[in-house]
Amino acid sequence: MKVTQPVRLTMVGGGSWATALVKILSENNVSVKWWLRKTTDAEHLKKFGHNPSYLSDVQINTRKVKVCTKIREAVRDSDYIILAVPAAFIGDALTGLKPEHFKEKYVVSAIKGMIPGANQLVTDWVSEQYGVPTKRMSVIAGPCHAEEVALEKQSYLTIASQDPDCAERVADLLRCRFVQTTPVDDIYGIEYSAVMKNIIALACGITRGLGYGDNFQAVLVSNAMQEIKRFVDAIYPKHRDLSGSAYLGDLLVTAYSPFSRNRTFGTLIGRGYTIQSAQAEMNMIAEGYYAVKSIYEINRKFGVDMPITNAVYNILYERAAPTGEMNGLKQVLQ
Ligand SMILES: NC(=O)c1ccc[n+]([C@@H]2O[C@H](COP(=O)([O-])OP(=O)(O)OC[C@H]3O[C@@H](n4cnc5c(N)ncnc54)[C@H](O)[C@@H]3O)[C@@H](O)[C@H]2O)c1
Ligand SMILES: O=P(O)(O)OC[C@H](O)CO
Repeated sequence: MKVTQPVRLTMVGGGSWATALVKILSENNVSVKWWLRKTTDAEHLKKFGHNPSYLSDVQINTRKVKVCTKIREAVRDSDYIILAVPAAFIGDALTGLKPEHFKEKYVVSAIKGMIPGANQLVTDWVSEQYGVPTKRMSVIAGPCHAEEVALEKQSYLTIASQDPDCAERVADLLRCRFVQTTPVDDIYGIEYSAVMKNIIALACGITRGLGYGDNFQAVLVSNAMQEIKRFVDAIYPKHRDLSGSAYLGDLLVTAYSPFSRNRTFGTLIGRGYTIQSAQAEMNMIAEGYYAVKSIYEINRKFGVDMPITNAVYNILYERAAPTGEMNGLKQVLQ
C-alpha cells in the first residue's frame, strides 16, 4: 500500500542511518523535518542538499525535507518521530522535550542499542520518559546497511509494534522502489536481538583481527544465534522463529559485511588498538560497545549462559587480552 495522505514526520539524527532513512522517506508522500545536532552540517545540507559528514553522495530533496537544529521546532506538528541517533546520545538529542511534545504522535526507534546506565531498551526508555503508549511505539529492524540504501540496493526492513495498525502504518511509510517492509508484533524480541547482534559483530571483528578464518567465524555465528535465543527467550518469552531476517538476517549482515561499524571496531580491537584509538579511527559509533555492558549487567539477574557476550565484555571492560578470551571461547563453542 502506498502512502496517499501527506504525512508529517520528524527525523532525529545526523548520522548514516538517519540520512539513509530520509532518502527512503523522500521516495514517498512524506514531508520530513530533519533534526541534526551539528549546525554546520545543517547549514551545509540547506545550501548544497547533502549531508557533508555521512553518506555525502545522497542527494536530499530540500523541497520535501526541511532541516533544523532546534528539537522543539523539529517535532512540532509532526505525526511521526523517528529516532536515529546512537542510544548513548538520545537523551542529549531530546533535551528540552517534555511528554506534551510526544502527545498523539507515533514514535519509531531506528536505534539498535541500549540506554547506558539505565540498561533499558530505547522503546522502554521513551515510554518511561515521555509517556508514549506502547501502541504508538514501533522499531525499525532488519539487515539493512545505510551505505547500501544510499546505493539503492534492494533491502528489507521489519517494522515491529505491539499494535498491528501502528506497525502497518510505519511499514507503509518506509516501503519504496528498493525497500520491502514487513510489519510484525515481536517488538521486544526484535529490539533485544538487534542489540545483541552488534555484540556478536564485535566478537567476529575481534577474531578477524586476531587472524581467525571463516571456519571459526561460521561456528561463532551459529553459536551466537543460540546465545541470542537463550537470552531473548529468558527475558521476553514468546513463540518466535529466530531464523527470520530481523533476527538471523541482521546478525549475518553485521557479522560479514565490510560496512559493519561493530565488526570494524572489533577488528581494530583484535589487531591491538586500544578502545580510545579504535573509536578515534572511526567517524561512526559501534553500538555494541555500550550494549555489551548493559546486556552483561542485565544478565546478572537472569544467569543465561552467554560465553560470547562475556568474552566481549571482558575484553572491552575488564582489559582482558583478546587472545586469551578467544582461546577460552575455542573450548566452549561447538
Ligand atoms: N548505519 C546503519 O547502517 C544502521 C542501520 C540500522 C540501524 N542503525 C542504528 O542507527 C543508530 C544510529 O547509527 P548511525 O549508523 O546513523 O550512526 P553513525 O555512526 O553514522 O553516526 C553517529 C551519530 O552519532 C551522533 N553523535 C556522535 N557523537 C555525539 C554526541 N556526543 N552527542 C550526540 N550525538 C552524537 C552523530 O551526530 C551522528 O548522528 C544506531 O543505533 C545504529 O545501530 C544504523
Ligand atoms: O553492521 P553495523 O554494526 O554497522 O550495524 C548496522 C545495522 O544494524 C545493520 O542492520
